[in-house]
Amino acid sequence: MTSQKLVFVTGNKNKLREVKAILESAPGFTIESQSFDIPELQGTTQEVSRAKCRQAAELIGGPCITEDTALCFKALDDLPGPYIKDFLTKLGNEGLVKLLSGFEDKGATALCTFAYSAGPGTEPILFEGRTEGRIVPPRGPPNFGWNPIFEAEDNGKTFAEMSEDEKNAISHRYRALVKLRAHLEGLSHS
Ligand SMILES: O=P(O)(O)OP(=O)(O)OP(=O)(O)OC[C@H]1O[C@@H](n2cnc3c(O)ncnc32)[C@H](O)[C@@H]1O
Ligand SMILES: [Mg+2]
Repeated sequence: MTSQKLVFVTGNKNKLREVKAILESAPGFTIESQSFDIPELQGTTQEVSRAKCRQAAELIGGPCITEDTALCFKALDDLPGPYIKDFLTKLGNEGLVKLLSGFEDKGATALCTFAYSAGPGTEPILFEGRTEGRIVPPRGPPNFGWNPIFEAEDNGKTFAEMSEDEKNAISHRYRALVKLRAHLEGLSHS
């Protein structure tokens, strides 16, 4: 079976590693990456994702995928959401935990949105995946972003306490990629 080559436009090496591990574990796809940190507009997670993918398709002049990760705190009406990168850069994981200290509800959703564009000028299609959990004082190695403070409902571990395989079996990214893969497999058979 020939494999379909996908261009993933991202500036994040950890994301790229997880996407390759999930998608290339079964035959069908190989991932090629283009490293660009695309400017992100403000808006809903869907608006941010669509705009990022449109720009990526223009930039590389062909089909591509982009990915956007949001971390939504229930007590804060889903903020920081798509702005998590700035919050994490400025406050760190300890600061994010403190942000919720005045609230009883520590519930959070990790939301991953993949966007697929067939090429410049075509409207991106979105695929969302969610993992439910809560924000806890850091546990596990600081291996990727907010991994140490996100405890998944699925197994009570923080993402940082999980092996890569464990995380990739329940993560927001995995759940979005299952949908993206189904869509792309449908395209290649039609
Ligand atoms: O180039 P792109 O693909 O946009 O990569 P990015 O690092 O800028 O990523 P985002 O804009 O989606 O911002 C998401 C933030 O959340 C972090 N992050 C993303 N996925 C994560 C995961 O699975 N676990 C922990 N932190 C994650 C990431 O390091 C960023 O600080
Ligand atoms: Mg980004």
